[in-house]
Amino acid sequence: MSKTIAIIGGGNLGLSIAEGLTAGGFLSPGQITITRRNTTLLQPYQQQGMTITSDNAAAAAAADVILLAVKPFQIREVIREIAPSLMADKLLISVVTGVSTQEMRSELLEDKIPAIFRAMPNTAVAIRESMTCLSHSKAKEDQVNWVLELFSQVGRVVIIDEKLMDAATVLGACGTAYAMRYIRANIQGGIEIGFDAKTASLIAAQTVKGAAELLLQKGTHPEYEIDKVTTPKGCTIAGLNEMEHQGFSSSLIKGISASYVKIQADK
Ligand SMILES: NC(=O)C1=CN([C@@H]2O[C@H](COP(=O)(O)OP(=O)(O)OC[C@H]3O[C@@H](n4cnc5c(N)ncnc54)[C@H](O)[C@@H]3O)[C@@H](O)[C@H]2O)C=CC1
Ligand SMILES: O=C(O)[C@@H]1CCC=N1
Repeated sequence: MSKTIAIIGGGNLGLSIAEGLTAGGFLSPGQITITRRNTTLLQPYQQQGMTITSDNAAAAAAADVILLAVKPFQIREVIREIAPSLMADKLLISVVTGVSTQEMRSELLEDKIPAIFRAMPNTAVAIRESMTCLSHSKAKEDQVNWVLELFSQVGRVVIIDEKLMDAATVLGACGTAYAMRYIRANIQGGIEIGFDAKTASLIAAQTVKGAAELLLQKGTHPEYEIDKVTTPKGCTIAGLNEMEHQGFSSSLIKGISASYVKIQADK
């Protein structure tokens, strides 16, 4: 069934999702409304046929699906603004970090509570290669299927329990930044052993992409793939062991835990 969607908060993530949905043909530009307080920056999207407005309540009233993509400190004000426009048969999807379904529900009017989804994509949504973790509350099967279909337009999707949503934020969304640091360190090392920056960047990024694809396409365990690279007494195991002596895996695990603790502390 074809639905209209209002993206409340046309920033990095909101605009990337709008682009991904139209690029894949899942929605036509005419089915999408994007809001932002200053709509000047949304002009290119209007030229593509999307509706742009600063009126959140009107956008929410006119749409079947409302996707909240504002910063965490802005969500309560926005929910209060759109609450009268919601209906029980609409879908509310939030990509906002750290704000629970329960908190959203408490801002809504008792007789107008829609099915609520939380989604945690990452910035690779811009090239339709996101990993999106999804949870839902009181949604019907056809609504779940529609939202699954929506996020599969911009990458891979997995349904998780809402209590894992903070963990999903760390592993799936912050994870993009961790991966970038890993690649950057490879580039720095690559330059030290002789490559120019451009060549080192290409080699580092494509090597990481290939390694990830091996796991995704073959479903193997990383250590199984590592065994294939490590010749006894060879250079790979020498490098890997030195990395571990320096705390490589431990530093990543501690970093992931620190991000998680920070989300909990900010609540
Ligand atoms: N950047 C990331 O990797 C990820 C971010 N998130 C979450 O997604 C949300 C959005 O993140 P970004 O797109 O990076 O932020 P952003 O700051 O780029 O976008 C937020 C947009 O909302 C607009 N806005 C603010 N108040 C508004 C209002 N009252 N009405 C309409 N629009 C309003 C802002 O002008 C801005 O364009 C955040 O809650 C973030 O935690 C989730 C997953 C990944
Ligand atoms: O660091 C942050 O606040 C957000 C959460 C997910 C990605 N970035």
